[in-house]
Amino acid sequence: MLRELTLLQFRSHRRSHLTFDGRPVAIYGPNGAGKTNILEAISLLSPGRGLRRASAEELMRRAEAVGWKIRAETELHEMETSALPGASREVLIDGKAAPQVALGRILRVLWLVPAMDRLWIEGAEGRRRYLDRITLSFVPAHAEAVLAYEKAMRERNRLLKDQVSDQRWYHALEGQMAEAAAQIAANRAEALARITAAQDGASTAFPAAHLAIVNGGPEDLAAALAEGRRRDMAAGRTLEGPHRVDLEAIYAEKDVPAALCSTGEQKALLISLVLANARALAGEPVVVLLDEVAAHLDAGRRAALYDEICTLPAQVVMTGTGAELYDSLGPRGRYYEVVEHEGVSQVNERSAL
Ligand SMILES: Nc1ncnc2c1ncn2[C@@H]1O[C@H](COP(=O)(O)OP(=O)(O)OP(=O)(O)O)[C@@H](O)[C@H]1O
Repeated sequence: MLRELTLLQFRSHRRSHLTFDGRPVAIYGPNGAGKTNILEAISLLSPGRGLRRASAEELMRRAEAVGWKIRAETELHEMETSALPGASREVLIDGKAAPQVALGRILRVLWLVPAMDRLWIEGAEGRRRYLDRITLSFVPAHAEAVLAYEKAMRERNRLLKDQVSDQRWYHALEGQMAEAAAQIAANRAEALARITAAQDGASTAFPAAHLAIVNGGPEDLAAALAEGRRRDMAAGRTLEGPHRVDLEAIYAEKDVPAALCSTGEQKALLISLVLANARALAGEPVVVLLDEVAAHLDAGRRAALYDEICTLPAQVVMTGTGAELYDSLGPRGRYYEVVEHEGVSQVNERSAL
């Protein structure tokens, strides 16, 4: 469980400190105060670029531009991630340099942010990224399989672009890609199966969404890649493989694809999925970040959400503009108010509302 979080020179925060216990944390304050920046800092306690996919440079407080640091403590570990100007992000775990992927073994960070509202209607890339984030939460080693696949694919793409015709060069790379792809497919399938299982029979106010992989790619990727070399050379890149799959969600009760659902229904499906993801990870240290979710729900659904997060086997940290959004959470929650003063976010704990 996350116990302490410190943001140093991170976006609008000069030095902000939050502590956590088992209660859901509700962060409130006006637009632009720096609430989402706190969630973003927590999201960087997992591998990747966090919930805004920002570069290390963008995260640096603009006024000082001295680099940024996030420190966090769980019951068992100290984690630190930081970047100096012009440098990439670094990770320390218990004081020792570690690769980013090691973060995924300490905390499983899940999130739902307003940018995901269009997940089902925009391009497949966002859905693939979402699929891999879900998968990573169940199988931290998924990051290594994806990195291995991408490395081999980049090399193959270079050969294709350079119009290298010696077929022997391709063979070894395609073998490596096929091996990593099999692992990626198995990890993704496991993640979807566990989410489905967590939705079946759960008593929840949010509608079940059944996820399925679309365009899963050929059974024998090595053979398909060997066969597709001429086509891929014309395109200058690899056109088949796990980097091309798509993810579909079906509103189970209505048997309608999420892309055809109303805006409110799509939001409800995403809430349902993030809650199922957290339930399926029971026993692991899970943090769920909900950015501006409460504001889009009517009072009844908001109360239902709070009831669910209070029994979720995960820590929940959420944001919203007004304290009144949390009326039905009451003393079950822990509250932080964020305000901006002369360009700096100030974070203060408030007693139960
Ligand atoms: N690198 C940076 N340096 C300094 N300030 C930054 C940086 N990046 C973002 N900000 C500031 O952070 C603020 C936005 O913070 P954040 O997105 O956390 O707001 P919020 O409280 O979630 O607001 P809303 O309710 O509108 O979503 C803006 O005022 C923005 O100018």
